[in-house]
Amino acid sequence: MGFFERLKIEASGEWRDYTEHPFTNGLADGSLPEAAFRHYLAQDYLFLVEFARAYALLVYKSPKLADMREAAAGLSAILDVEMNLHVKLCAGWGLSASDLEQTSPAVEMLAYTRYVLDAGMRGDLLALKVALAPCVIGYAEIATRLASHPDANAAKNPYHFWIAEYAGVPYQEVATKARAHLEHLANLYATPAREAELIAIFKEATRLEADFWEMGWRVGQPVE
Ligand SMILES: Cc1ncc(CO)c(N)n1
Repeated sequence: MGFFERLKIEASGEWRDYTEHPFTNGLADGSLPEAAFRHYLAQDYLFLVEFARAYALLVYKSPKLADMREAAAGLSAILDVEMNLHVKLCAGWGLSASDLEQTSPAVEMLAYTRYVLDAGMRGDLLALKVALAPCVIGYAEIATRLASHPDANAAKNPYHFWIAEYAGVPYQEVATKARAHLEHLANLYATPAREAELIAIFKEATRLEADFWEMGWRVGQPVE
């Protein structure tokens, strides 16, 4: 079994809470309240800026030039591809670049991005890759599941562009590459003595991803 599969099994409860969060099901059938999505989208812009910073840290943490090139390609993919798509998507929802820049950071966004950056600063390249795995590989897995929902591509589903972006070939390729690089690093550096540390990082990052959905989800729920 691959390293990523093992991590998912060790964190199966957290993984399920993240990948099957009600927010994701609301995207698939289009029932997610618009306010929930808009809140999520603005925070996700701030997330992507910090995510790019984490990729810059991957460059710094790379022991070998080949790892550095891989990380630098990931950084460009975020800055030049995912970020542009995100800004376009936001524009479609009436959120301009300056609206996004003026959004104040939510604690869930801060908690998650600070956790990933801290795991990378105190740890090595593998620790940082493990902290990033739920984001990169998780979104690819979630979007693939959502895309198979009968309502996912319906013109009336307001979230079909979002699903198509993450289920589409360019993003899936980024995730496949990230996963292969993670397996390569695990073969080199995941000694049995480090297993508990790496599992703990994966579980925590996965839990914080679920909290990120929950942050958006709460905004769409009626006040009791
Ligand atoms: C919170 C979050 N996790 C992962 C991704 C995928 O890049 C994203 N855009 N946002």
